[in-house]
Amino acid sequence: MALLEMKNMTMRFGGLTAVSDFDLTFQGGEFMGLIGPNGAGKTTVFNVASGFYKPSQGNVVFKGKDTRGLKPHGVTALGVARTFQNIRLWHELSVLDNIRIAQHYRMGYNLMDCFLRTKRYKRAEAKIDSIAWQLLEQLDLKRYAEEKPNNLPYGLQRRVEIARALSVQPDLLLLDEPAAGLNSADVDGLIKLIRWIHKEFKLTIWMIEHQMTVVMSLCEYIKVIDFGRTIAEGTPSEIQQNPAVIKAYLGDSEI
Ligand SMILES: Nc1ncnc2c1ncn2[C@@H]1O[C@H](COP(=O)(O)OP(=O)(O)OP(=O)(O)O)[C@@H](O)[C@H]1O
Repeated sequence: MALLEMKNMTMRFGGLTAVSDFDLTFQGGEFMGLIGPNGAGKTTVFNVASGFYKPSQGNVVFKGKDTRGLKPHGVTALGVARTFQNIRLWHELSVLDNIRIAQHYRMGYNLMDCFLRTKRYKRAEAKIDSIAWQLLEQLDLKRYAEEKPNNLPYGLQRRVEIARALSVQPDLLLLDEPAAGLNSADVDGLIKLIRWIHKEFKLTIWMIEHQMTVVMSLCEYIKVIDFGRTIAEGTPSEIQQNPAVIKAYLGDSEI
């Protein structure tokens, strides 16, 4: 069974077709890139894959389950986690609590358990704590556990966001422009971190990214969309030489 299958996925917003007939299959373990010029429909594809949007047409099946009727937390519970183009952390909470709170969907206790501090509550909380601390350790964030994300440099905030996504122990991690806003030293660190995560957590990673050094050094396979349509797919070197891709990025005059 495929991990994720999108077939003929189309997403319209009123009269605007943001994505047309998008197809994709993950068997598991891949590192795939999704690129294209601004407004091509990349984030829309991620929003459909993660349950933020219900597609206007087509199928989206994750681990054999149709996810089209699910809310984002339902899709997360199945094993899809994501980060956002503009970092979305809870800035009034500590780094540790940002990572703890992301796991709430699987706490498995109710308000009464919480009120009475039942065994079930204590067991679930201990597990959440242990996952959060382990990730802080693995992603070298332990010393910032009690900090508010706002007080951290942007590169570390990205790292916290990735730790939070990993805390739900996903099978598929969607990274939406992880290098956006980072300086070149941070970008080098990010490339190493993401490569390590892919190997260590044995995840399938799907990444949108505008910085070609990041895309070309991490992705095994790349899909390119323009005006919502898939215009090319292939390995990084195939994509770099593809005339349709060059045209989409540079326009006719530059070829
Ligand atoms: N919720 C929405 N309502 C209306 N239009 C939308 C919505 N979300 C996206 N769009 C439109 O769909 C198109 C694709 O947008 P999308 O954000 O998916 O592109 P993108 O490839 O991720 O762009 P970028 O690289 O600039 O982030 C754009 O024309 C955008 O304005």
